[in-house]
Parts: sequence; structure tokens; C-alpha cells
Amino acid sequence: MYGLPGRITYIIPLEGRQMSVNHIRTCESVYKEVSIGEFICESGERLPEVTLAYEQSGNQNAPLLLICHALTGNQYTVGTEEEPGWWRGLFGKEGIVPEEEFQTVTFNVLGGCHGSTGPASVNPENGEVYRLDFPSITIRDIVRAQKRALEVLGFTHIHAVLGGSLGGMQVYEWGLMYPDAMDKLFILASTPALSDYGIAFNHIGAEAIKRDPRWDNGNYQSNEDLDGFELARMTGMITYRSRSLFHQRFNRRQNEESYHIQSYLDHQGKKIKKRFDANSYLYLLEAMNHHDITRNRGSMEDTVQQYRADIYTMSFEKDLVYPKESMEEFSLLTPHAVHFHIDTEFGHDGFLVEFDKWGEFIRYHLRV
Ligand SMILES: CC(=O)SCCNC(=O)CCNC(=O)[C@H](O)C(C)(C)COP(=O)(O)OP(=O)(O)OC[C@H]1O[C@@H](n2cnc3c(N)ncnc32)[C@H](O)[C@@H]1OP(=O)(O)O
Ligand SMILES: N[C@@H](CCO)C(=O)O
Repeated sequence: MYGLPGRITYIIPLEGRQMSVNHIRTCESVYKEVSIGEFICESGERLPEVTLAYEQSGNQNAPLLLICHALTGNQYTVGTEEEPGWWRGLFGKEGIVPEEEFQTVTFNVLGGCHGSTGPASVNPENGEVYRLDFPSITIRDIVRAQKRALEVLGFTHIHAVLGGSLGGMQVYEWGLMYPDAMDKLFILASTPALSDYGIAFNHIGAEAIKRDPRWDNGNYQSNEDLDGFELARMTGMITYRSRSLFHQRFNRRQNEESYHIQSYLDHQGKKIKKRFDANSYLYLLEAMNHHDITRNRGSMEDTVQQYRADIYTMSFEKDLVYPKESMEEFSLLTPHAVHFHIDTEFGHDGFLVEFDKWGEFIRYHLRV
């Protein structure tokens, strides 16, 4: 378990649904829901009944990989040939990690909007949609809900927990909250605490939504009405990609109506409204803002000593919000941690694309 080569930074050369609550897909992967009953959040607020929607894929007799999704992600990690999941290519048929060697489970996060209990769910105690009556949630709440769900499903040990961005925040917490529950942690494009710079971008996104009169204090009739949600996504997209990628793709090209970068951002803004709930987005931004592994645990030096699993951190060149330096610093402080940096034009979204650049690293370290 502790056979890592030490504190090493690897650098390799340079060289891509519709929202529906309680929607279950049946296909090569299995899509189900698991009920974990009453849940008391870190805030002390109570949810009378929590359900998590999940995808289970791969060889169900093989070691478990728990996958944690990012902000606007979902449980569809592998998906189907017709509707590929966000990490298909890394996992699934013809994935870099052979599907017969592992099984993957991905939960839609607590507070999410793809089948798990969230602000768009109905409170069973009064029959009303929660909206802003949903309690504040933290990354630790999200992780504790997943742990209870795995127990209900009968899993006793996790081979590895993997995730990027908000998913990576969950991985950091999994290793501290349940240090003996897994052998390995893979943290991609995520820092031990969200930086002020990250909180700043989240603030602009949240304010864009809240200042839209049609948001109506969370009581909007439809995402489609929310111009502010479009602006939030546009702002987010700028941090997820890089200046050079935009230059390569758009290079000031234009048609009669707009520059291509403008129509691209407009497209991304319209698209988010079709696949994600705005209140859920706000709750998850707050959970990200509060992410800090040292919270109530002491210094960073003391906190990282509590990890027991082997840790693999992975940063992506040009990631504005989750830079290499912060991830590398964590890795240098932490026992049994290895850092891997990926050269990419994608910036932060590098963890969702170009699997050929970094998938082999994950496959190798899952196996050893
Ligand atoms: C880990 C997680 O959980 S996150 C979950 C994964 N996220 C998602 O699935 C949703 C978010 N999607 C993404 O982030 C991206 O699609 C990625 C990272 C998966 C892939 O990125 P890319 O391949 O670079 O595609 P990108 O999303 O930038 O652009 C493609 C879209 O922009 C459109 N587009 C491109 N140029 C223009 C333009 N000039 N004007 C208007 N639209 C444009 C394309 O038509 C395409 O539209 P479509 O998605 O509706 O088919
Ligand atoms: N593309 C990612 C970025 C956040 O990590 C998402 O939309 O969730």
C-alpha cells in the first residue's frame, strides 16, 4: 500500500442531457437509486429522506473505483455508446482502464439535479419542492452521504476514489474522513482549499443568477427564463479553458452577427439551462467555496498526516483556478503522495479530455 517512489513530480511533454430529477437510464451500465434515509447536514439542518442516484459499470466482481463528478457533472461517467459519459474513454468499453479489471460506481452528488436529493426535489414532509429551503451542504456532507450509500449497497472496501475539480475536493475529503476505507486517491485539477481567486469567480457566477429578477429568490418557473444562469456559465467557461485554446479555436473569426468566441459562449450559456438546475448550481458553488481540508482539523501539516491511502495528484497546465503549484505543494507535504503535471492547452477542463495524455498514468497506478 505504501510502495510509492517518493515525492516526485512527473512532467510530460505537450503534444470534450437534459436535467431530469429521478431519471434512470437502463443500458450497458446499471442506473439505480439508493435511499440512505434521514440525513443531518454539517450545518445541523435535517433532510428527512435522502436518495442518491448512481451509475454502476464494469466488472461487478472486481475492485471498486468510486468516481466523484465535477460541478455540472453527473453520475453518467461511462454512459452508453449513444450517450457517452464524461469519462468514457478512460473507463468503459475500449477505455484505457480495462472494464473487466474494475467496477466503477458514481453517485450524483447530494444537492445535485440528476436524480439525487437536491433543491429541485420534493420535501416528503410537506410535498413542496425544497428550492432555497434545502439546507446548506458541504463537501463533507456530500462524501458522508456517499459513504452511507456504499454501506447500504454492501460495499466494504474501495480500491480507489477518483475525481476532478469539485470531484477532486470530494476525494481530498474521502481520504481524511475515512482514511482506511480505500487504498488509493486520485485527485485531478483540484486544490486542498478553494482559493480566493476561485471564490471570486464563483461569486460572479452566483451573483449573476441571484440578480436576475426572474430567479425570484429561487422560485423561478424554469431555468430557461434565467439569463443570469447563462452569464454564470459563460464566466465559468473562461476559467475552465485557456487564452491559447480560445486563440487556436477562434482567432478573432467572426460572422455578420458576432465573433465566434461570443457565439461559443452564448451557446454554452444556453446549453447549461437545459441540463442543470440553477438552484443546485448555487448550492454546489457554496459547497466549493467552503472547501478547505484544514477546516476544524488544525494546520495543513497536521491535517495531511491523517491520510493513509496512496495519493496521486494531477494538475493541468493553464488551469487558472487550480494551479500546479498548489497541488504540488500539497503533494510534497503529504506522505505517500505523487504529483503528475499535464501539459495541455485545455487548462482546467484538461481532466475531461485528452485521456491519452494521462489515462495510462491512472491505469498503471490503479494496478500497482
Ligand atoms: C467531470 C464532470 O463531471 S464535468 C461533466 C462533463 N461536462 C459535461 O459533460 C458538460 C460540459 N462539457 C464540457 O465541459 C465539454 O463539452 C468537454 C470538456 C466535455 C469537451 O469540450 P470540447 O470538446 O472542447 O467541446 P466544447 O464543449 O468546448 O464545445 C463544443 C460545443 O460548442 C459549440 N460551438 C463551437 N464553436 C462554436 C461557435 N463558434 N459558436 C457557437 N457554438 C459553437 C459546438 O457546436 C458544440 O456544441 P454542442 O456541445 O451543443 O454539440
Ligand atoms: N467542465 C466542468 C468544469 C468544472 O470542473 C464542469 O462543467 O463541471
